[in-house]
Amino acid sequence: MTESKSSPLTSELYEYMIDHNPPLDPVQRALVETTRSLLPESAHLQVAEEQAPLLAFLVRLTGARDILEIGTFTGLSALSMAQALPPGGRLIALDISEEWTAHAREAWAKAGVADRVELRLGDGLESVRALPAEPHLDLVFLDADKEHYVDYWEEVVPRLRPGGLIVADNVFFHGEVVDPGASPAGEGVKAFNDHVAADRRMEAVMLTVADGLTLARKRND
Ligand SMILES: C[S@@+](CC[C@H](N)C(=O)[O-])C[C@H]1O[C@@H](n2cnc3c(N)ncnc32)[C@H](O)[C@@H]1O
Repeated sequence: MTESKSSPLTSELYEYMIDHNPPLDPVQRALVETTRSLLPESAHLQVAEEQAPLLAFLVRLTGARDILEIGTFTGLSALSMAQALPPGGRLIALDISEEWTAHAREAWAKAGVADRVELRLGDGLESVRALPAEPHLDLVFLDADKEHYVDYWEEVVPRLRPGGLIVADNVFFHGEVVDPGASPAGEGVKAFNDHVAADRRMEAVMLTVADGLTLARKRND
């Protein structure tokens, strides 16, 4: 068995990491707090706090101008990526819940990025299939229904520009990916991880960020 060199993430170490990352801005912080107070049952769906600056970093690093987000919830990940877009850049956000994304719309407006974000409500897979078929996306953040991660991947890869990036969240699915009795969502993520690892069109690395995060670049060679 390969030995891990990862330091166990104690609460103290986690706080230390948060303290040494770019802090959430006031709109982002308020969104985290509103989500926790108004939606206590569902707040766990929100991306981890450290993922907001990471996503912004990836947008700036790649210079992404055309971003697709699949799974928006109350809008923290989209907010963070939209704030990092260059002038003229845009983000299409997909979700099925009008109720949850109402909070997202409010936060985007408060942060002054509503003009660069387009929310499309409905089934995510149908919405992706309705996008132009040719390569036009620079970055895709995949964070919706886990049972369909492989289907999303298959729709998104051909629409990604060469060199484009897919960021997939929850690739550990709370540890279920190594559990023989995984839930349907856990099985969906397991199938996704195997699918990604075998896909020669992409170069992918799986990282121990929050609940597991895969970064995959479309080969241009
Ligand atoms: C983990 S949350 C997304 C968290 C979000 N990225 C954030 O920053 O807080 C997953 C989202 O996927 C959405 N979702 C679930 N099934 C969906 C579907 N079939 N089509 C589109 N969205 C879906 C849910 O409504 C939920 O808001």
